[in-house]
Amino acid sequence: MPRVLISDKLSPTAVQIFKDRGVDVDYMPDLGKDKEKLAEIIGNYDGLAIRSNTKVTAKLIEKAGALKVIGRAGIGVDNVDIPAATAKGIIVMNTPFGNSITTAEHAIAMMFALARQIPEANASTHEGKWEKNRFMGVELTSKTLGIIGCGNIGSIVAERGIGLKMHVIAFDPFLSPERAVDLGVEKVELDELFRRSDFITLHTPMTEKTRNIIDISALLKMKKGVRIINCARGGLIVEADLKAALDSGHVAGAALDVFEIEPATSHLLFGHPNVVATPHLGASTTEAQENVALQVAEQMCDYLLKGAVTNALNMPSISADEAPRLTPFVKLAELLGSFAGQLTETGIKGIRLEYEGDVSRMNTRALTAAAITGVLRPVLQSVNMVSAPAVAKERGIAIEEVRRDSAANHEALIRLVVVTERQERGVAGTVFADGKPRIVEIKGIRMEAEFGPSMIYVTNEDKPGFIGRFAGLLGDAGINIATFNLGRHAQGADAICLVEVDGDVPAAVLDEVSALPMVRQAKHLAF
Ligand SMILES: NC(=O)C1=CN([C@@H]2O[C@H](COP(=O)(O)OP(=O)(O)OC[C@H]3O[C@@H](n4cnc5c(N)ncnc54)[C@H](O)[C@@H]3O)[C@@H](O)[C@H]2O)C=CC1
Ligand SMILES: O=C(O)CCC(=O)C(=O)O
Repeated sequence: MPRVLISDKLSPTAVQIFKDRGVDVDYMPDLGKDKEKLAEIIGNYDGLAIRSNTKVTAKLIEKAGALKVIGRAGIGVDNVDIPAATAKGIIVMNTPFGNSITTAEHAIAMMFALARQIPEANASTHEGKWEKNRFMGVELTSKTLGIIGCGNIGSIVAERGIGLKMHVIAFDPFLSPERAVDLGVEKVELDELFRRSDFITLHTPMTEKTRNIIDISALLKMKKGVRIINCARGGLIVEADLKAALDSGHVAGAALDVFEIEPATSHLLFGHPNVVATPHLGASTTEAQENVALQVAEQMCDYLLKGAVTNALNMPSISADEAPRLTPFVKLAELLGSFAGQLTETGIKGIRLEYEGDVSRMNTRALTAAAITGVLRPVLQSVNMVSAPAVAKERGIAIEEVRRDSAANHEALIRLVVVTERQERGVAGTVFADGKPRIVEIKGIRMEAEFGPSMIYVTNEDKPGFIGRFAGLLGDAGINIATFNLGRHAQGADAICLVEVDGDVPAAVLDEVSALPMVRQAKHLAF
């Protein structure tokens, strides 16, 4: 009988479902706070069900010899080291919609609390002070609400904001103009949002792009008297910068549900008269906790008892029969998507998948889902193979599949083309007999390259001297080249260079590469 550990507080519904379905379950709601004890016993379990208190680090995963699945009863998975779990073959699943309404409602409640100073007024009234003149609020009607991250939760906040007669503007690189129109929000750039908003609310995942998205330079671009709400993740705001802006009066108030370090039992913003704080309560309603507990328990049981995969962040939904043949192509599709996604900086209108040769007769639905996941993952941390096609549809990204019986130079080939307002960018790959995915074509230029964890992509003019200067720059920066791959349209024409390097590439080095006279674009890619 599989054994599951629940190490955070979950509704009793989850425990009951595990028991009813014949899974042995240990419920230890405070264990997430005790790293040592958790590390001691994790080796005994096939499944781990968590919320946000348990930090599933690479170190913990090292000790989890039998673990097959981690189930996050909630949305954000920034407390799980997904690459470490993937490397150990552990599936990570979440419940992407179960607490969205509840969290959006909390953001709206925080906005009202700020506008009318309800927590302060409540405390003062309980003290018997009756300070009627002290608490002068502001109306929400006709004010501009700026939403950063207009996904599931941000969209619900937008609908509620519109219902409150606010003018809603949104910054989200993946919000299509059509979706913005459907929602009734005005899609704007980030600086414009900062400049125009009376209230700003954050609803992005925590990624390398969103970390510190509100720092002192962002705060200074905002209107004097702006009010900020954060019910997403603490690290999105530089807390010391926010304190300075609150102290100076530039920011009139901040309502924070999340903090850079949690649990936050002491904090530089605690006690500030213009700060409303809650202890990561965004998802804490009876309804949301029932939803996520039920979903996570059912999903984990389905996987442990039947091998069925739902809402996995690191694993495609594939039946047992087709798995051996399909899996390397799923990996290829996701890597091609990730390659194109990392190179795409403007709104995506469409993604076209061309399946040629053997692969055209496989389960292309799973392959397309993997490819879309790869394209979206750089900005949508929680997207997975199940949700990716729906997310793309919702965002107005047209998905097209083309199948051809044979491939010109390979037995099987996948070509992924991303269509943006400005251009179409295609990348193609295959799987060789060794089972490894390879890139064989970029923007119509033939080449052959393996994917590596850290790569530099350069487009350049095919002129003498480029390779020497490029390699010299990397050498001078102490960056070791692992593989070096070149391709060009024709002598002296457009060329592409794809280099795998050991370790990271500092931005300054990329700037130097970009400044080489024959270089058009240089970008670091991580796989
Ligand atoms: N306080 C709480 O208890 C809860 C917090 N959350 C947090 O809320 C976050 C959002 O959740 P959902 O709306 O369900 O996720 P989602 O994935 O549906 O939406 C996130 C949106 O952020 C956008 N985005 C990504 N990078 C961006 C960037 N650099 N700038 C602007 N927008 C960007 C994406 O395009 C997407 O539309 C979660 O990742 C989680 O961290 C979620 C549930 C409860
Ligand atoms: O489980 C919780 O209380 C936190 C929920 C959350 O932050 C999430 O779902 O991302």
